[in-house]
Amino acid sequence: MTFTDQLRKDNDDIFQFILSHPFVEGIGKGEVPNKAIEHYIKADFEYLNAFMKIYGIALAKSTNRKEIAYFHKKIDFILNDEIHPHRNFCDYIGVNYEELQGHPLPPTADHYIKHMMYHAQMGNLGEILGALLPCPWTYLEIGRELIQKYNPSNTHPFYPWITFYADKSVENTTREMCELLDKYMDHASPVEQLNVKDAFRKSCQLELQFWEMAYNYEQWPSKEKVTSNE
Ligand SMILES: Cc1ncc(CN)c(N)n1
Repeated sequence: MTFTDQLRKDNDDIFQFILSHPFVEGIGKGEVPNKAIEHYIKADFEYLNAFMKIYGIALAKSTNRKEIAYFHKKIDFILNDEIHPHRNFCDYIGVNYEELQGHPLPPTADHYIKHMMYHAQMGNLGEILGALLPCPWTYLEIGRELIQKYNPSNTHPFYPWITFYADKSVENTTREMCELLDKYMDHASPVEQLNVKDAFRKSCQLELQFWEMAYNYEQWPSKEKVTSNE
């Protein structure tokens, strides 16, 4: 079993929680509250901005052209392709994409970004990959699961979102990232292995909490927020 196969196995509990989360199920059923989608897009636009910057740090820590090419290609993918699932959500709620950009981060998104940034700044390339990998991997599995469970037609409101994440390009991103990480782990010390495992699990847990954050409209506590349900 490869290192990343073992990671997947050890974190199956969190993957299953993600696949059965009401936001994710709602995408499959074609019914998600508008407010949850709006909250998700506001946070995810900033999350993906941070993700590209972390790819940039990973690129700076690359040791060969294969790795440089990978991170370069993936920044382009987020910039030019991953806007499509966001636009699908915006069309569904009838809100202009630009209106949902540049908003402050809710606690979970803030934590997730800082968690990845910590490993990017403090760790080696293996540790960065461990923190980044749950992002494409959990979405690939969500896309596949929703296709299998709901078999959406092209009239389904979230057909573009579901098919985007179930597509070959996200499969390739995940497979190539697994291969890079497995290669890196061939020479990792036991302490480095533990750090990667910890970074990966926390990112899986934060993926789950990110759905929860959007679904429950999570906000920082303040005088108004703790005294009202608005
Ligand atoms: C939080 C989060 N995780 C993963 C993805 C898929 N790249 C995303 N758009 N947002």
